[in-house]
Amino acid sequence: MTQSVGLVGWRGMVGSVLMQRMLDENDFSLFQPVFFSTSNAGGAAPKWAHGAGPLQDAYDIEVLKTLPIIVTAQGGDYTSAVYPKLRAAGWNGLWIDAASTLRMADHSVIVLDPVNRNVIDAALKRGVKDFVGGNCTVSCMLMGLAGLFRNDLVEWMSSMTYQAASGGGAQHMRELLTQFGLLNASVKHLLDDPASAILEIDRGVLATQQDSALPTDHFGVPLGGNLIPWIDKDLGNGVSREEWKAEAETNKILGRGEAFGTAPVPVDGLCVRIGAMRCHSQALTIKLRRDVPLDEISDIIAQGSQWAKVVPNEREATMRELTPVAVTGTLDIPVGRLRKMSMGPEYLSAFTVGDQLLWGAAEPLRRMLRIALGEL
Ligand SMILES: NC(=O)C1=CN([C@@H]2O[C@H](COP(=O)(O)OP(=O)(O)OC[C@H]3O[C@@H](n4cnc5c(N)ncnc54)[C@H](OP(=O)(O)O)[C@@H]3O)[C@@H](O)[C@H]2O)C=CC1
Ligand SMILES: N[C@@H](CC(=O)OP(=O)(O)O)C(=O)O
Repeated sequence: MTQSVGLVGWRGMVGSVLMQRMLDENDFSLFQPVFFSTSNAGGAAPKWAHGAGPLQDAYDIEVLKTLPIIVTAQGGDYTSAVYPKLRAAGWNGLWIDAASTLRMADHSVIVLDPVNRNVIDAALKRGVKDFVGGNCTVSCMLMGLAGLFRNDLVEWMSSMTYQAASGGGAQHMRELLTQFGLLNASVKHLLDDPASAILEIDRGVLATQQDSALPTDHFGVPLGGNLIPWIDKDLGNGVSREEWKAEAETNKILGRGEAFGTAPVPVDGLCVRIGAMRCHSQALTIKLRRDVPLDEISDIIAQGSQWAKVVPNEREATMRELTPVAVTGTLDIPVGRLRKMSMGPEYLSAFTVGDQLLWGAAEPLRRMLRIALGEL
């Protein structure tokens, strides 16, 4: 008999990408889905889920308790509200979650199986029940650089990120596009006139960006034609929470650091929001433990996972293959701009791009469910 799996958050942005991937990979043939809702209990299950019963109340602990596995992309508030009650009620099932709430808990594992299948398998063996997807920037970076970490070549790393609007959620993507539209409209008459002065266009755009009527409810300031060098909470020590995650989560995913009795790999940098739609990019400075020739480094990265793709460090290839537009909607993680830096032969420069809704959010959860079902 196929197991039942509870699905919470399936119609949100991450949840929709997750459902699409599950459909693409025929995952629904492996389990009986039970769909939940926080807003529409009793409503109809999604049309494509043939034979699924009505939506269950996502806050009903008694119903949730009946499921051996729950997958949630509903968000951190939901996890905070429901997870403790469910465990307190004696539920002993597997909790697979996209939210950051439980990521650093002692009882959880951050899942990214092409990188840390050994950590996941060991955890399952010792009875760990909580499996959480990693931060999108961290997961995409590790999917690109898995080979370097597996060969223990990274002494430390600095990452400068270029994070897409989707990291904030669907409303943030809409706001960005609305801003772009308004900026364009405000100078359209000048753009249409080839003889108009570019500085007049520039002044017009700036006036619109600085106009309090421009919608900025979600980002707080304009993102269209701008950037925001702060993501997530202010930790009060000059570090943003997004920046803090880089070292904390990278090491936990790799099974390194104090909790594992080893020295952590230092990872630090600046996280910046830019006006891309759903791909996070990062410029990396990597201090290698030793001088490794560049062709060997390329091979190690390319062999790190089937999704890591080395892009030749040439202008044409870079412009064609190493951009958010080229990567969006694919599972590929291109790694390019590979070269030794002027600081010395152990200093490696790299640039990588990943779809933050795929490897950054949905894909690790989908694969964790397959692992739990014994199908991966
Ligand atoms: N956004 C991202 O890039 C990443 C997000 N995550 C995590 O995933 C979680 C979910 O994020 P995200 O998918 O962006 O959240 P969304 O806001 O898109 O969806 C969350 C929930 O909002 C409800 N909802 C209300 N109105 C709508 C609507 N019009 N359309 C769809 N859903 C609606 C749905 O719940 P219901 O059906 O019950 O009403 C849905 O499950 C968060 O915890 C986040 O931390 C993790 C990695 C990356
Ligand atoms: N904070 C990420 C998105 C995200 O949801 O991250 P996390 O899952 O670590 O909260 C971003 O804004 O790009």
